Amino acid sequence: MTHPLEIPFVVAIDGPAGSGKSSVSKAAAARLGYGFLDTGAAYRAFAWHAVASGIELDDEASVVSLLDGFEYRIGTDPAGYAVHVGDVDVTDAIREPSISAVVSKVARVPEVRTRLIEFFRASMADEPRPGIIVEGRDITTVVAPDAPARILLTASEEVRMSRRAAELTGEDAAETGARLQARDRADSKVVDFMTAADGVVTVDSTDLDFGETVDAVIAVITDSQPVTD
Ligand SMILES: Nc1ncnc2c1ncn2[C@@H]1O[C@H](COP(=O)(O)OP(=O)(O)O)[C@@H](O)[C@H]1O
Ligand SMILES: Nc1ccn([C@@H]2O[C@H](COP(=O)(O)OP(=O)(O)O)[C@@H](O)[C@H]2O)c(=O)n1
Repeated sequence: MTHPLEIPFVVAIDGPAGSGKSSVSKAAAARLGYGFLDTGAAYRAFAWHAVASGIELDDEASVVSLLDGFEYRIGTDPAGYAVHVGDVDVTDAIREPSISAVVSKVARVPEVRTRLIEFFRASMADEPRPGIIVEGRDITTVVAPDAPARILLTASEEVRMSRRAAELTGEDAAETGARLQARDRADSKVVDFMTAADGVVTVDSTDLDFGETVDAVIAVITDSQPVTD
């Protein structure tokens, strides 16, 4: 891997499911010429790997035993990135509702979090672009608490559920909403992504359209950058 000469400017973004983290971060990164790291994709890919291995997902020891054989790769180009586990392209498979339904079970295991956080920090350090937007649930608090720009992206539960339901055609909206609520509940037992930690700026997109939300996120990033003459 080539190493950049300068440390990239890190933007940390957290928030609940459907708040717009990945779509807004991608658009902001593309506009700023930054890289983009979707950390949820790693938890989803590890869940995919665990399901493919046929282990009992409630058995923590079995889940941990899969970590050493987990060969994970993801790009940081906001214009498009593939997700691989070994030689298998899992970019689409990890978005399936069957993976969303079980991802929290593996994400709550401390050894899994420790291993994936090491991967995220290495990806941040290796980013060749001048900055990188990293989004997830614990980026502002655990993965990159010293990042110069840290944002909590929120939206009301009703708006988040309707945005997610609109994406999943063929799915029952009420069922999609109930599953999203259940996943947020399970995830929030592990990390708090509903309240902004000290120094974290909240962007509430409930009453903003997509473009306005991207502008609001870019404004926070720009305000956090050192002033140069
Ligand atoms: N401010 C917004 N207004 C309208 N739609 C939005 C807004 N932000 C995100 N969306 C849409 O909501 C859906 C969920 O966003 P996504 O980025 O997948 O959320 P997350 O990564 O937080 O789960 C996407 O279809 C996205 O285009
Ligand atoms: N930093 C992160 C990111 C995701 N996750 C886990 O990974 C799952 C999928 O994350 P995601 O960001 O793809 O989820 P969506 O909000 O996009 O649906 C979450 O439900 C969490 O269980 C986590 O624990 N920590």
